[in-house]
Amino acid sequence: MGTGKSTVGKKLAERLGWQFRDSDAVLEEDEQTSISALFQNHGEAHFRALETKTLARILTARDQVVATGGGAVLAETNRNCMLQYGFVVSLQATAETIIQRVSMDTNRPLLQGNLEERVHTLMDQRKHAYDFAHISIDTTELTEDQIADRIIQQAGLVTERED
Ligand SMILES: Nc1ncnc2c1ncn2[C@@H]1O[C@H](COP(=O)(O)OP(=O)(O)O)[C@@H](O)[C@H]1O
Ligand SMILES: O=C(O)C1=C[C@@H](OP(=O)(O)O)[C@@H](O)[C@H](O)C1
Ligand SMILES: [Mg+2]
Repeated sequence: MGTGKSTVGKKLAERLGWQFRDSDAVLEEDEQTSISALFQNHGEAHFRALETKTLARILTARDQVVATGGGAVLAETNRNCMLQYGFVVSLQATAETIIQRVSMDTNRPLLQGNLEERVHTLMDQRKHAYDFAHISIDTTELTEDQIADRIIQQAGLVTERED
């Protein structure tokens, strides 16, 4: 959460001329509700089941950038699916940076209550959850464009001509 998956993913897709899909947005569209309403009305387990179904459906397409929610990696099925169909990029940031980036957005259900405490707890619980990714980028000191550049470079991707 707050490492820039959704914003950088969109930017990266534009640079590549690929489709962009955010699994949270796809899920919200399919269910005609918001992530926070899903958590509130049906609980996290229900959201996770829908998240797995959504990822299995969208990850098979080619020439696309998919931003997942930060907790998608907790399920082995999701990790396997991501590795099978994609080049997996983990975006990281310090707790302080994440807190600063998400502080204006009160809609993230797992960050309700004491924000500082929640971010530290989740980061602690998920310390090694992203180790499976092909590459990992610390976004703390980078702009969204610099992050997209690094992904393009490290994944050996070719951008669309800009002339
Ligand atoms: N590299 C960055 N530098 C500064 N702000 C950023 C950066 N990446 C993302 N943000 C901002 O942080 C917030 C959370 O980004 P978002 O893409 O929603 O993260 P995620 O999808 O990983 O939760 C947004 O307001 C976004 O504009
Ligand atoms: O980390 C998580 O468990 C979650 C992250 C969110 O996505 P972002 O990482 O895009 O904020 C969203 O999927 C949901 O609120 C749960
Ligand atoms: Mg997101």
